[in-house]
Amino acid sequence: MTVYLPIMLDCHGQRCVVIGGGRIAERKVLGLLEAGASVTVVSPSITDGLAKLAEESALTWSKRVYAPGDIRGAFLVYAASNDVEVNRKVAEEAHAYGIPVNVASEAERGSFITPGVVRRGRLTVAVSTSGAGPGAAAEIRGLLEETLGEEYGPYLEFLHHMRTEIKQREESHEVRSRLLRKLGTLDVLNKIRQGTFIEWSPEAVEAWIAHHREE
Ligand SMILES: C[C@@]1(CC(=O)O)c2cc3[nH]c(cc4nc(cc5[nH]c(cc(n2)[C@H]1CCC(=O)O)[C@@](C)(CC(=O)O)[C@@H]5CCC(=O)O)C(CC(=O)O)=C4CCC(=O)O)c(CCC(=O)O)c3CC(=O)O
Ligand SMILES: NC(=O)C1=CN([C@@H]2O[C@H](COP(=O)(O)OP(=O)(O)OC[C@H]3O[C@@H](n4cnc5c(N)ncnc54)[C@H](O)[C@@H]3O)[C@@H](O)[C@H]2O)C=CC1
Repeated sequence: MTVYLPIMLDCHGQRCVVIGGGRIAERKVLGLLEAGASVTVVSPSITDGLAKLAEESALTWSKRVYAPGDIRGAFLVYAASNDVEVNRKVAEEAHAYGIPVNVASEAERGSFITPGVVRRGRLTVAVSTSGAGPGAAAEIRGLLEETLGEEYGPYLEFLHHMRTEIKQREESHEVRSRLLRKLGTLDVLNKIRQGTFIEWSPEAVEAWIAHHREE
């Protein structure tokens, strides 16, 4: 069994190439665009959804079959055509260039697989069954979507803001680490859930930091 390493990859502005333009390619492209990647699709035909994105210049469409060299210099590659042989060639080329590649038809020929994803603002939860049951991964993703409410979005905005303020103000490692740990004990998530959370003013942030600095 392959034990995959989960990582969070910054793809912003990176050229990512998707070979194929069907339903599966579209799913991979939407994930890439959400992560801010610069997407090129190589495929003689594409779905209506992808065509709309191409019209809006949200992606680049090379309207032709895959040719060697298409993926040169890419950050990530997705082999998502319905031709197994083509996907194999794409994978071989990517391996030769040392580019990470996802193979939709035969996961084991690629170097990474795509998880199901739940997002709540800055929170990302990724679900993988290591390829054992993609449908099960989708189901588990659905369960998590029911469990993880929208309150995580504003909660993580709050944490991000507070952590940034603390890191900017506090030079001392000891004080910083005390304040950051203290932050984790606040009952903010529940308050947001119950609708009783009131946004902290700059003065309230200042006062909280001053109060807990010397503890
Ligand atoms: C290995 C992997 C490679 C990769 O694509 O990266 C892969 C491979 C294959 N999927 C197949 C089938 C289906 N895949 C889905 C759905 C999803 N598949 C996704 C990922 C992955 N699919 C990777 C492993 C993920 C993991 O488990 O860790 C998700 C999570 C993410 C995404 O695609 O963005 C997304 C859910 C998104 C969501 O809703 O959350 C459904 C259900 C549906 O379409 O609704 C079915 C039909 C039901 C079933 O078969 O279970 C087939 C058979 C194809 C054939 O018939 O030939 C293969 C080929 C093979 O098994 O080798
Ligand atoms: N990973 C996953 O979640 C799943 C993967 N699959 C696999 O993904 C493959 C694609 O599935 P769909 O998108 O539903 O197929 P599809 O038939 O809707 O689309 C295939 C696309 O590949 C393009 N294509 C064909 N030959 C090409 C070439 N030489 N160069 C570039 N593009 C080419 C076609 O123009 C078309 O846009 C399936 O054959 C299956 O093996 C299927 C279901 C789920």
